[in-house]
Amino acid sequence: MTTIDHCNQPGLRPYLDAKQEMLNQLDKVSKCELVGLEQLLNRILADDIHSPIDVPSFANSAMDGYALSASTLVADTPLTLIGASLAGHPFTGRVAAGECVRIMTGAALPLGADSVVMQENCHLDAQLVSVSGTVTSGQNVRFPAEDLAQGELVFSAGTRINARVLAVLSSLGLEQLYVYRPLTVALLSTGDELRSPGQLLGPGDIYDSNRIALRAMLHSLGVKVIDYGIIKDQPDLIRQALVKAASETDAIITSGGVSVGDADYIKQILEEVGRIGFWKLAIKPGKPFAFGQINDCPFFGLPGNPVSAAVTFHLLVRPALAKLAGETLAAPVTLPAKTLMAFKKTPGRMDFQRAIVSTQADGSLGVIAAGAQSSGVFSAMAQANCLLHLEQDRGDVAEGERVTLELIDGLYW
Ligand SMILES: Nc1nc2c(c(=O)[nH]1)N[C@H]1C(S)=C(S)[C@@H](COP(=O)(O)OP(=O)(O)OC[C@H]3O[C@@H](n4cnc5c(N)ncnc54)[C@H](O)[C@@H]3O)O[C@H]1N2
Ligand code: MOO
Repeated sequence: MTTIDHCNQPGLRPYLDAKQEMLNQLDKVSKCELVGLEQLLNRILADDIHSPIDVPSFANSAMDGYALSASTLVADTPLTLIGASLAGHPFTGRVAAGECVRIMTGAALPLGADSVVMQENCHLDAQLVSVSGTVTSGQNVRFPAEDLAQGELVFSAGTRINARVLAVLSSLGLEQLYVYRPLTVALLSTGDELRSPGQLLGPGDIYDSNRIALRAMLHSLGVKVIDYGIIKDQPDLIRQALVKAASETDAIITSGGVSVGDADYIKQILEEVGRIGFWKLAIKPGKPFAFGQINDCPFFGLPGNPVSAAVTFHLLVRPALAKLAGETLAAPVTLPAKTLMAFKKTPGRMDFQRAIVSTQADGSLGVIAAGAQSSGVFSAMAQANCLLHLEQDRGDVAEGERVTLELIDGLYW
């Protein structure tokens, strides 16, 4: 049985439509700059990267053992050890039939050798090496260009440089690259009730957690944040802050004041000093999210409820920032899972419920709620490792139903 949700007015904009409309209105703003390897973490590549070299650039051993020519090996005939090849110290001679060379992992394969036998399968006695088992040509050899060939496209422009990408760039010997300038984003909270952590709370006051959470998410994404702090619910102050922010930054993110309350001024001010792209989406949490522009500066008005602010940042602001920054963002990966309990869901809005997924004894994924699903309960957001994606028109979810989820562990938040 589903109940009527009076918050689900008709005419709310479906999530994917709104997201696409928003992305269509945004262009890359970032210029590129040449940056040294040490500073590349979390930056976005401005150029395609083609490998300047073969990786590896020479045939080398994947094991510690003995290098030999498999085709000339004679059963039960020991090989004469004629030298050693160590990483960084190649053997300069040639391996002939009946000979072998001691070789270490990563060392160059000597001329004449085509395979390596790991030392556990060899017996050394007075410079004679007996090999047990069969040996095939190419065994335990890492061939030139096996990883990357010279000229091959390694990363496309738009790739975010994480530690793994950085490792590959380093392995190519690249020390400076063109990347996009980091975005500068204005961040502000609105609300008379808000105090910064560390301040005393008066009656009806709460701590401003949205700005702290959003700032942390932005920093994780490599965005420069200009923190405009807490702005009181006074239209003049909000207007001033927004106009100033629009002249100083690449995008503006606010939280609070986007709904229909007597002190919710964001939408009205956005209409005065800029233009509204859309307001109110068929999503839960995050219904009153507002998107617009002030003098070409994109504006994202996040709802004040802390879960709504975090979830709309992820669903809408994150892809928008990627577009502005020149980053190619893959579509979110979703996984099927079985519910281990029932979930309440009212038709009308696409619901992103905070949940915990775990692997069950039979290897399948099982999911439970991370706690209460109210948009004010941020502790459940902090406990969650995934968001359940519950379609707009569906109702309650029964225990044992198959649902779709998006992992959020390990993301920027
Ligand atoms: N009559 C209606 N009322 C509401 C509707 C509606 O459609 N009709 N929508 C509800 C929904 S859904 C949401 S979400 C909220 C969003 O409201 P606002 O964006 O105007 O946010 P505020 O009213 O300013 O604050 C809501 C809530 O969040 C707390 N808050 C605000 N800022 C922060 C912050 N920086 N850190 C932590 N907590 C914050 C604030 O104290 C309120 O409790 O509107 C519903 N109402
Ligand atoms: O959409 Mo509000 O974010 O449900 O609480």
